[in-house]
Amino acid sequence: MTGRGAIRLESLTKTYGRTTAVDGMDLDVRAGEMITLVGPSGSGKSTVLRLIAGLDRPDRGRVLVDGRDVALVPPHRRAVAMVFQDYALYPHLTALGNLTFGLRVRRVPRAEADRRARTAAERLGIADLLDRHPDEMSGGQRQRVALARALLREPSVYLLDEPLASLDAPLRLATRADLLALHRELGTTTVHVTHDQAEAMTLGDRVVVLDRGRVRQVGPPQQVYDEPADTFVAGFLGSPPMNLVAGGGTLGGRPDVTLGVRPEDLALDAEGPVEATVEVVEALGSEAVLLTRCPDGTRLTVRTGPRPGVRPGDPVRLRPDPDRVHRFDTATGRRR
Ligand SMILES: Nc1ncnc2c1ncn2[C@@H]1O[C@H](COP(=O)(O)OP(=O)(O)OP(=O)(O)O)[C@@H](O)[C@H]1O
Repeated sequence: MTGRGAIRLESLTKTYGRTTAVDGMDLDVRAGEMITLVGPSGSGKSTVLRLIAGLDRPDRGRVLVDGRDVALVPPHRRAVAMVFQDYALYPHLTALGNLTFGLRVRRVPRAEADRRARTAAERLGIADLLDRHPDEMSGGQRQRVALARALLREPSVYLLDEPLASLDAPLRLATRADLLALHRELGTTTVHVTHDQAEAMTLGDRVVVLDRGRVRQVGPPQQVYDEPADTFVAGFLGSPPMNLVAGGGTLGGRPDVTLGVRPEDLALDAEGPVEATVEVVEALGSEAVLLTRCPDGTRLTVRTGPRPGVRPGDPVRLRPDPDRVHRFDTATGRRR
């Protein structure tokens, strides 16, 4: 299955009225790759998917699939399956009806369509729900039907727009694992949008960080996390976000340099060089997050083990891991 579904976006631009949703975007998605788009609300993630699917037309630039410009290919002729957060199932059809509808339209004989639908349903753990209508299923079950339906299209490219967003935490985790396993098995190119930090880190070979319709950084998630290209990416990927101290301030450093240190790279250490007072302790069970304030007013977030043994009002000293202090140009925000 590999070798199909390479996507190239060239200077892709889409405006809605005065809003530039996608602003001259260049991106190469390799055949068989799973890539994740992240970025703040309104940064253009869904629009990119809609442009690839052909649901919207670009104002400028091109979408190439396997080297072919698809501008003149209508959505239903593109070998693309899109899954939305809101499922878009036919309410009057059972799960089986929803799964076989597209196959029947393509004149696959009924017995064959049923067989393929059951195989897809088994793979997603919904085989016992095939007689139910969408309003007789939970959100998670509906989402699985939508994923199974996408599976049946056997596309060259999957476009997934926050497919897990409406699931509760345990189901989200389970479905995330299912998606990864499916992708490993099928090797179909997948472009996936998420708001979820854990999904951004785990559900893709590479992550693309978008800001106002532009690509800020592309790379393997751990690499982007470890070496953010600028303060925007540094502040976006990671939760809680990286501490960024302009002008070095309490962390030392020169005025033209902004220093960054992630909460997990700041340790409580009685001998540490940074003085602070604890303002808030968030005990999260498996870890704790301390919100602290330095004498000059700088706020630093610290991630510790589950029982840090400090309370609001306590003075503490902090030690940044010297190998993990990031340096950015204060004027441009770019990594130095
Ligand atoms: N049909 C439309 N008409 C007008 N403006 C639109 C339309 N679709 C998107 N936009 C605007 O384009 C920009 C990008 O929207 P898009 O939905 O692609 O962002 P997003 O990153 O997917 O956001 P979110 O994370 O909130 O889903 C936003 O400013 C949005 O308001």
